[in-house]
Amino acid sequence: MCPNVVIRYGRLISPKYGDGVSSPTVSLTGEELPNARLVSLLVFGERDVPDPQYTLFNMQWGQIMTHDMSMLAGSTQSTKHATRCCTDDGKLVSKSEAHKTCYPILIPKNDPAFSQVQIDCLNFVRTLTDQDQNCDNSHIQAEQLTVVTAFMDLSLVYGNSEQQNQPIRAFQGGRMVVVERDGYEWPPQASNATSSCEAQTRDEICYLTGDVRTNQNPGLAILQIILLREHNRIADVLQHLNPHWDDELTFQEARRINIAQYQHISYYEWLPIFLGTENMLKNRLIYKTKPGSYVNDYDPTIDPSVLNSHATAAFRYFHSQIEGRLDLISEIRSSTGALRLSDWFNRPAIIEANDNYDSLTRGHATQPEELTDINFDAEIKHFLFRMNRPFGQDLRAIDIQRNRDHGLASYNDYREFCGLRRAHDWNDFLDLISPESVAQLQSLYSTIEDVDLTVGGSLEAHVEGALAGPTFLCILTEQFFRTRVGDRYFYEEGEKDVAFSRGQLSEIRKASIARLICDNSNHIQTIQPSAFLRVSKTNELTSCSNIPIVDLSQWKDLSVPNIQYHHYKDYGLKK
Ligand code: HEM
Repeated sequence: MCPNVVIRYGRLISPKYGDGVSSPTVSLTGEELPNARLVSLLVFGERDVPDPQYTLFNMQWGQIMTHDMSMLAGSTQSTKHATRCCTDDGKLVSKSEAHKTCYPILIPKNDPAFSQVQIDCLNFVRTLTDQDQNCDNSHIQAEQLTVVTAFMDLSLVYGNSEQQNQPIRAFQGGRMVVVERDGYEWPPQASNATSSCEAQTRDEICYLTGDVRTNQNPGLAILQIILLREHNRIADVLQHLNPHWDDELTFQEARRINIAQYQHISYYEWLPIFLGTENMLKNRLIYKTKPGSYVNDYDPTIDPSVLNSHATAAFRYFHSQIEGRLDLISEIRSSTGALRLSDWFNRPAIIEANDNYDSLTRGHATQPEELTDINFDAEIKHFLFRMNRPFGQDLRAIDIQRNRDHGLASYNDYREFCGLRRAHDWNDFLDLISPESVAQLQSLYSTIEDVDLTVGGSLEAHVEGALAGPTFLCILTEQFFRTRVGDRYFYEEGEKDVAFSRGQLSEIRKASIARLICDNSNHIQTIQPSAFLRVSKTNELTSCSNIPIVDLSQWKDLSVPNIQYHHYKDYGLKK
């Protein structure tokens, strides 16, 4: 048995560990693979290319979904890891002294950033696996563990267990705990602000939510606040409609509605941008339905685990969309300033300063995200979690190193798995990858079989109508099929024990990111109807009163006790 709330990632193709069991992948030649930072520098650019269509909220919603679905075990994410593979001044800790989970990223000579400050080593700690923990040992090859529920169940808002939920639930009126400042509601204070955040004192703002990554960047924290406020907004309306409901019923129903709206926005408003509407329809990820009709596609034989290739490679491609400059935008949509992302990692207090909560929200709905391409913003390529230092970490190098840590099968293996032609020489990659990129790969890797999935998949030309090439699109499509079909509580399901009424379902289908923003900002009055899309002639700013509302009167006096709620124990946390 693994410890509580821990589950293995799923696999599409068996891992390719260096030793066949658990050590990081090496080249077919037996040598080390090319240095991850070098690959990040030479294969991926850092040009700032604004996306012509999509807003920064498009990127930010993706991080929310990611955090809902997986979190690698043993990682501290943005805060300093207790395991030191490099000294604080960036020197390698000797093998004999280093912990066995150390797998540091070494800095190549003449590095454009880190050489300036004599940093030779970036800390990197391996993900814990079933072999490190007391899990059953039926698996011969190590499998990494994830510590959040795989389902899209807003675990980042509610936590992953009763134990995590208890301190953030108010147990009154069905509400979640909030603290009031300046007349607005904010998440409660984390008890360990100086370790969870870059806080100097315990009183400095540092949020406690269902997910420890909440404070990582301002856009993320804002969406966490929006989803938290949405829960309480729904709970208040339900209490008003049904004063006889107790706290438990109100809480469970508000949570169910919040999750349903979020699933609807994710599948019908957000995922089509990434996976393409036609592709989603064809693969039964979404349906053309009448407003109140159900989709009964739950399949208990489908494993809803998060695929290692999805979380460690494919979904991380969208790190390319991150923008290093966060615009502050007024109600008339003029700029009032901007924040540098690396100044505000893990420092959420900035959100509550001045009018920033609204200004940053408008900014995310107005400014473009970075184009989804081979460029990764310098703020995450050299300055990730910089804190007060001149340089920080490199997220692209981390992604590549993590691919090897998890022993993912090669890009070529996944091409074949996804029904593409298996490459036999470098030229065979030219069907999907540009000649310049193939030349770069050839100069770095010893053989075509060595090219990491994270690297090869990120270089492919996109499938028309989607934001990824065919290999990543195949993995992402498989994941989001499993995520819905493997979830008995998916909001479109019509099974009587779990279903919304038809009237309720047709209301849920009116949910939108624009409505969430209108209802949960401090005083935003206008928004474009599709807030993942930039303002345009076909998506003009309009009054919030014109954005469709999910009418909760459908929940009045409902005989809810027949409904089975999705409790933590149902979350399929396989032991
Ligand atoms: C400012 C925005 C973001 C920052 C700073 C950020 C940073 C990070 C960091 C530090 C990790 C852990 C890396 C590791 O140790 O292996 C991570 C993991 C990950 N990120 Fe991001 N990320 C951002 C946005 C996104 C977006 C937009 C997506 C996708 C749409 C995404 C997808 C992922 C995934 C799938 C993982 C792995 C999750 C797991 O299983 O643990 N991230 N990110």
